[in-house]
Amino acid sequence: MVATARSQERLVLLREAGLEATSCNRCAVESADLVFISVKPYHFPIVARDIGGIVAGKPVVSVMAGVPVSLLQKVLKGAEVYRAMPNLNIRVGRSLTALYSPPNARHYGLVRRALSCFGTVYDVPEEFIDAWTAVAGSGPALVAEFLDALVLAALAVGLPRSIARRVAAELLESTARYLLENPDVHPGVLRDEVITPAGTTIAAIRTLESRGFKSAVIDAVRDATLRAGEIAREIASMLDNSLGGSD
Ligand SMILES: NC(=O)C1=CN([C@@H]2O[C@H](COP(=O)(O)OP(=O)(O)OC[C@H]3O[C@@H](n4cnc5c(N)ncnc54)[C@H](O)[C@@H]3O)[C@@H](O)[C@H]2O)C=CC1
Ligand SMILES: O=C(O)[C@@H]1CCC=N1
Repeated sequence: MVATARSQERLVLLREAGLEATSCNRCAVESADLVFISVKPYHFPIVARDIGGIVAGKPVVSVMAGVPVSLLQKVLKGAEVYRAMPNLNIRVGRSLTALYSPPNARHYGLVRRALSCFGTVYDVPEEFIDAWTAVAGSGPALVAEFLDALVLAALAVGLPRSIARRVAAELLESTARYLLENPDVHPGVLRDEVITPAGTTIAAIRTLESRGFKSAVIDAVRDATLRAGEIAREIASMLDNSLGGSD
């Protein structure tokens, strides 16, 4: 496996992780059977200039948020272009990865096997990738925000710092595990099971409702999805400028 990066610092890190590393995208792609593009979207025009002409016939998987296959195909001439959207839980082997494959994908098995090394792969149409990006790609950050809020809340009501963080993380994990093991139980049913009339839980739920908690989450995910569309337009314009709108 050959990884590329621009900075010396990153190249050193990649080598320390046991990978062959080079700053030459072209060299890495020339000898590759499978190519992953995992730069930030606004770095893609530079990568496209490096490899756009030498990827014909190769499977190329982009994990870049927002950038659609139509745009990728335009500049990665003749490549079999896939889009994948993993998430940071890849670090514990539990990425939730969306995979869009082109029609009649010849390298589908290879691509799916590679992505399966990092977690669960879901085949989805491309029209769902931006929404997936907002929910599952950005999701670890949203969950981390909630967890952080819960830790602060625990400290505010006097739980010791030494256990607040662990309790918050285990709470999220155990609640999620119950719902995963019991797919017929709607989260609203679980919530109602916890609530004692005139008890503590309803006091908390009432505050969340009055502050628009659910509405904020829904709007946040919608905004992330819309942002993916904006990124697509920004990258299209960058490619038009840097490659002269080549077809
Ligand atoms: N961070 C996340 O949780 C997720 C990120 N993504 C997508 O993955 C992509 C990368 O994101 P991160 O890993 O967070 O960014 P990052 O900045 O950590 O990694 C990007 C890497 O690209 C390298 N790079 C930049 N320009 C290059 C060039 N011209 N040639 C070769 N290498 C170059 C950099 O050295 C760096 O190692 C983005 O497009 C993002 O949308 C997708 C899912 C989750
Ligand atoms: O924030 C981003 O744009 C990327 C895509 C999903 C997670 N990180």
